[in-house]
Order: sequence, then C-alpha cells, then structure tokens
Amino acid sequence: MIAKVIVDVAVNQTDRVFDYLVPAEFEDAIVPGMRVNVSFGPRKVQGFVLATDDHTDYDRGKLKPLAELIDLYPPLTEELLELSKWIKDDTLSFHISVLKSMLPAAMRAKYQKKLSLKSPEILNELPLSLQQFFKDDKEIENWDEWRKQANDEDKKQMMKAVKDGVLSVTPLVMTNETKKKQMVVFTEKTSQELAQASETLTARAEKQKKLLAYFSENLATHEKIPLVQLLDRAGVSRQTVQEMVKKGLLIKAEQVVDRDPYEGRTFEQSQPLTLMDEQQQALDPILSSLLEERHETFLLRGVTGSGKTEIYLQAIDYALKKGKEAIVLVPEISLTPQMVTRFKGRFGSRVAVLHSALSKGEKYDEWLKIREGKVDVAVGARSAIFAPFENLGIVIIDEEHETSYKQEEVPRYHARQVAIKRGQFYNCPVILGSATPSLESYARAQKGVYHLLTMEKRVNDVQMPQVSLVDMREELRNGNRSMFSNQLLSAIQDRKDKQEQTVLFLNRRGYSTFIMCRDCGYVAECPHCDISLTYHRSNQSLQCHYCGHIETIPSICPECSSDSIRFFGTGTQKVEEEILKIFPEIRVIRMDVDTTRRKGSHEKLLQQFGEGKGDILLGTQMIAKGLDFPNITLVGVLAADSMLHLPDFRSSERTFQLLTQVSGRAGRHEKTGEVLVQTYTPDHYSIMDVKSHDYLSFFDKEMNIRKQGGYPPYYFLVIIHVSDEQLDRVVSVTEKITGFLKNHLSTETMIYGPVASAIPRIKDRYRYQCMIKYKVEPKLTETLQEVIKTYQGEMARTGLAITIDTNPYMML
Ligand SMILES: Nc1ncnc2c1ncn2[C@@H]1O[C@H](COP(=O)(O)OP(=O)(O)OP(=O)(O)O)[C@@H](O)[C@H]1O
Ligand SMILES: [Zn+2]
Ligand SMILES: [Zn+2]
Repeated sequence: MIAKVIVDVAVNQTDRVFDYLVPAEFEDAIVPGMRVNVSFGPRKVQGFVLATDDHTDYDRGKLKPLAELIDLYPPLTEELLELSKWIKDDTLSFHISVLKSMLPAAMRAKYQKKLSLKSPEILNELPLSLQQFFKDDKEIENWDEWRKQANDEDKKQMMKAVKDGVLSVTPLVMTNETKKKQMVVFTEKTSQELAQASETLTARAEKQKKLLAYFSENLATHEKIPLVQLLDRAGVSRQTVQEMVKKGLLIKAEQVVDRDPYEGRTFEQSQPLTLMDEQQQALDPILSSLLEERHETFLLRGVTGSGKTEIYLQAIDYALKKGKEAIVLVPEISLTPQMVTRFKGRFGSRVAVLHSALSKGEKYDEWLKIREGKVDVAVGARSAIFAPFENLGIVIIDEEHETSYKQEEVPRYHARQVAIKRGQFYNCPVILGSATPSLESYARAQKGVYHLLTMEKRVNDVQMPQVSLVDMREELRNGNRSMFSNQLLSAIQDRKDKQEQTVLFLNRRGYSTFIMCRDCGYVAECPHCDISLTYHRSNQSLQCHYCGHIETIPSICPECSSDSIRFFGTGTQKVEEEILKIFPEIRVIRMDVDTTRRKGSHEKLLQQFGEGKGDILLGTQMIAKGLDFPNITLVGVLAADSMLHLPDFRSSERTFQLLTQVSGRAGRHEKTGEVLVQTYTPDHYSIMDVKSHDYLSFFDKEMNIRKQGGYPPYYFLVIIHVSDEQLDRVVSVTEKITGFLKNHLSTETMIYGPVASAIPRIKDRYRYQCMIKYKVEPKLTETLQEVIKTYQGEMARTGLAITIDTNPYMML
C-alpha cells in the first residue's frame, strides 16, 4: 500500500504529494487525514496523509516506508482535506501551511496517546492476545512506549481494534501546561467503622475525631472531596488528614480535573422568543433552505438591536433538530461572555467554545469534543470555521464586515469564503449577519449572488438612539482645549443624576500616543522602522509596536534641545484621570489591554458594569460590539475621525461601521438612548450617515468612490510585498516583478508600482509593493505562481521576502 503524503517542509519544490510505502503494521489503521512521521532526505518530518492506494508512478523499491503514525484517529476529515486544496490554490499558499492551520495549536506539539476499551463488556471482541492489556479496567497509558516493546502482530491487531471502534484513543496533550490535578480525600470505611475507629483514639486527638465525624456525617463511602474543601469545611489541618491517612482510615489521591473552561458556571436556560414580524420574515427563507437542504448564502442586514442573535439561535435549533451541526463565527473581540452566555443558555453543553483566551490545552479539549461528535454547535473566532464537523447544517458569521475574519498570515484565507465553500459541500445555508455589512457583501446581495434579508427596526419598536455630532473645532474656538466637549460633560452629569449608565468610546486605532516637541515639531521615531514610537505610561517608556524597540523618554528635544517635549494623543488611562478630575464621585470601569490582561478580567469588568457597579464604561474597540445592557442611555465617542485618514481605501467604511456599532449600544431596551460623537470633520459622509442611521446612503456614496478609485468591490486587488535589508535589492526585485506582470497579464488589468509601502521600513527591512487591479484575469494564479518560482531560490538563500496577498485587508 502507498500513502500520498504532504510533508512539512514549506518550500516550493516540496509543495506536492510524496509517495511512501505503508508498512504492514499500519495497513489496517491508516486513514487519510492522519499525520505521520516520514524520513525526508536526511531529516525526519511530519506529514499529512492525503490518500492511500496501491498505485505509484515511482519505483517501489526506492520508496521509503512511513516511520510512524502520529494519530490513530484522523484529525482531519475527507471534506477538510478537499477544502485544503481549494484554499491552497485560492491563497497561493503551501499545502502544508493550510493543513496545519486547520488544527488547534496544541496538536502541533507531540502528544501521548492512551488506549482504553470503549466499554468493559466488549473485552472479548479483542483478539485473545490483547485482552490481558485491558482486563479489569486496565489501559495502555502510553501507546508509543508500548509499541516499542510489542510484537508486530500485536501492534497490528491493536490498530485494527482502534479502527473497528473497540478501543478508543485519548490523546493527552503534552503542552507546557499539563492537565489540572487536584488532591481528593475519601474513605473505604463505612460510617460505623469510622465511629469505632474514632473511639479507639485518645481523648487528646480532638481534631482527628472531628475529621472522622465529618466524614461519617457528610460523605458516603468512596465519595471524594477535594482536600482544600475538606480542610475548610471540617476545620482541620493538613497534618490531621495526613495522620488519618497513615492509620489507613482515609485515602488521599490525585484526580485529574476536566478542563471545562465554563465549569462551575451555570447558564440560565433560555427559551426561543416569539419573533417580531421582521425577524420571522428573515428567518423563513433560512428555514426553507435548511428544510430543502439547499446551499444558499444569506446576508442579514439588521440594525443594531434588531434581534439578529435570536434568528441565529432559532435557525441553529432547527438544524440541530434535523440532526445537523452548526458553526457560529464571531469576532474575537466580541466573543464576550454575553455572547457565549446566549449560546450556552440556549443549547447548554451541546456548545463548544473556541476562544483565544483559552489555554492551548483547553482549546484542544473543546476541539476534540467537536471531532468526537460530543457537541454539535461550535462558537468561535476565525479559525473555528475549520471545526471538524461531518454533518454540518448551518454556518453563521456574525458581524460579517469585521476584518479579523481575514487571516493576515499564511494562509491568507478569508473565513467568509471558506464558510461558503463548506456550505456548498454540505448543501446548507450560510448566514452573514451585520448592522453594517461590508461593501463587498452588500454589493453581492444587491446583485442577487447572496439572498438579502433586511431588518430595519429594533425589537419591540425601540427607537434608534438620537445621534448628535459635536464639532470639536468649534469647542476649540470657544476656548475648550480639553478632550471633552461641554455637551458631553453635561450629558455625563445628567446620566449620573438619573442613575443611568454611559459608555465612553475612545477610538485608538491609527491614533498613537506619541512624543512631540512643541517648539520644533520633532517626533520620536523608531530607529529601525519608519514609524513614530508609542508612549507607554506604565513604565514611562517609548516603544515601537512593530519591532518592540524600547527607549526612555527624552527630557529635552534631541533636535533643538527645547524642554517642551510632550506626549500627545490620548490613552484610556488619561481619559479616566481627566474624568475623575471633573467628576470625582463618578465610578469608571476602564476596559483596555492593560485592565483585561488577566484571564477572566474582561468578563468580570463587564459583569460589574452590568450589575451597576460603574457609571461609565470606558474603553477602546473592545467595547464597541455585542454589549446589550438596558441601562446604557448615553454613548460618547471621543475621537470619531482618528482613523479616517489612514492610507487605506477602507478607512471611511471602517469609520462608519465602528461608529454605528458603538452607537448601537445605547437605548436598546425601554430607556431611550443618546449618542454624542465628537469630531473634527462633522461633514464627512461616513460620520453624517451614522447620525441618520442610513446604511444605504453610506453604501451608495462609498460605492461611487470605490468605482472612481477602481477599488473593491468593483475590482479585485492583489498586493505583492517585497522586503529586504538592502534597499536597492528591494527596489530592483519589485521593478522586475512589476515588469513581469505587465508582460504576462491581460491589457485590461492594471498594475501599479513599484512603490514604497505605507510604512517603508520595519525592523530594518525596507518594504516595497506593487498592486494588481483586475476584473477578470484568467492567467492570474499561474502568473503569480511563476513569480514565486522565480524568486524561490533567492528567498531561501538570502533574506529576501516576497508575500502575495490575493485579497488584501491590511493596506499598511
Ligand atoms: N423576538 C424578540 N422578543 C423580545 N426580545 C427580543 C426578541 N428578539 C431579540 N430580543 C432581545 O432584543 C435585544 C437585542 O437583540 P440582539 O442583541 O440579538 O440584537 P442584534 O441585532 O444582534 O444587535 P447588535 O447588532 O447590536 O449586536 C436582546 O436583548 C434580545 O434578547
Ligand atoms: Zn521599530
Ligand atoms: Zn525640538
């Protein structure tokens, strides 16, 4: 038997299938999707089995045998293997990079496999020679160790038993964090026996008697209690417990704690709500597509608070009732406890949550629940699109406009495209939901490629919040130099008086806190990157966010020696201080990278705010989405236009989306909401349309601008980045590539460049780029592959790096 293997060597020459002989030992066990170890040249590398068959074009005598199977159960399904080929072509990535990115990070490390009998009654289904290993609940703790000393026939039989489902394999993930363990205590004695033993103790052994009494009163024989809990409840010391263990009355043991990140948390069970008319109209076509098992992509545009989540829940419920599975993607940042609670509350333990805040091991455990079919809903960020379900019934992408669905490293896939591909495979609906769909998606929906569903009203006819724009230039003219307008200050005071809550949003993206000299305009820049350094208050340093360079803050200007060198820009910490200066009695809950670094702190802060323990929730992008608190009646946006002028054709779109999202946090229930947007460009359309809640107006204007500029969705873009330590090399390579593209692509296709990238140098490497704009370009993939091939050797030998992004979102 021959295995077709993709090896883990990411260079062009190895980006194809290699044939290996399958030793007899593995013949019955090997399945496509498993990982294997193979020798490759002088090295031993990992690989993925794509297929097995009896044919090879090579001389069998020269083929090498597989060294070992890493998995006994394939982590990737046949469907995912197929999908990987498509992603590889679409993103021009190495096949191995795609395959690896489909698995949880923990699986990239080595792990130990435990073999056990599926259930005790089927022991006799095993060959006689193997029964000894599993009799009396015995297990094989470490498969790889066992294999080393077992005979070939046993090994073969063992693997067959795994494949036949008699034995189950439990991988124990070997990451730095091992399974959590705790000490437990129990007794094998009955309470009479304990009472008798107690009588034999001396009167002085008061504590010991107390401990035994606790056991006989509270715990059944064999019932375990965690040691810490016991000490606390029985009021005895560790030593007392130890003495009873020595006497053989109690037993201490270590127990593995299951890693359920949501353990101990109860989720109140929620029932499907009676839908509003608009909700029902949106849900119906989705249900028909589910019923008819027909793939369709829906774009659900529903204003903030229109009840999109309830539609997701009911659609999923329907899919589950048909015995199918569901994937829900949410942006990492809005994978908030509120969101998780809504899914766990409806579907309970049928939900696995894949969250970046989980440890590697926890993530792996959640993933395994999916692979083993123990859950049927997966909720997670981008990579959850690879959840290894085999009977997928629906895929939902919430906040579909979020750019975090595009992976910004190899493979540069977009989860939306992958979702649609999976939907086509399983003949199931894909729902893209947003209050502010991406221009690309809405344009497709208008053309009928996606099925458009619209909800213009909030649930229960709640009014959209009243949005006012505050012209900060005007404030300045009136002598207000602070970061708060008078209007915002009095609104905050007003909410405080009414005991209502305020959300203050500081848009920090593209808005750095930098050091500038007031006399000569000098700005502190990174010596390795062409970008200004960011001021870090916590340790009074200047840091580069691209390369990590740190330096101390100069007290005098290095250019003109003036001492009026100050830091500019506003951080959340600064905002908090300023608020407290003005309103010392106001309670501020600040949410930013600094206050949410600890695991669970994000959740805790939101909970405090929900319980009314804060008057103001102050934060960055982190608080823009997903929050649904009835008492929020004011949203203040401090710097609305800070990212409007970034060199990125999507900056207006992002501004509109973000402001609409934040505004949407206000007045979602009985109390009416107000939004104050502070801006220096109140007449920019992306800000004006937020005021009027007019997505369609924004869409039309922005589409026009894209049409004129030749940007998506009218054209497709490809960006080729070239970087190297030597500037002349970068320029000449980019020039050659540009020339090559001009010669090989069709005349209607436009090629721009070479130009320096928006950040022309990072980590002492110069960066150039060229851009392709096209409508139809049949020779695209082939030509780009040719570019990679041409420079493959040079890239391997020198520091030259060329990356191709076939659907760029990061323009910097
Ligand atoms: N049919 C319904 N009846 C009563 N309440 C509902 C109904 N549907 C949704 N809700 C409630 O309305 C509120 C807003 O709904 P939801 O958060 O799903 O809106 P959304 O469209 O996802 O908003 P956003 O885009 O702002 O996150 C929630 O508190 C939700 O429980
Ligand atoms: Zn730097
Ligand atoms: Zn100066």
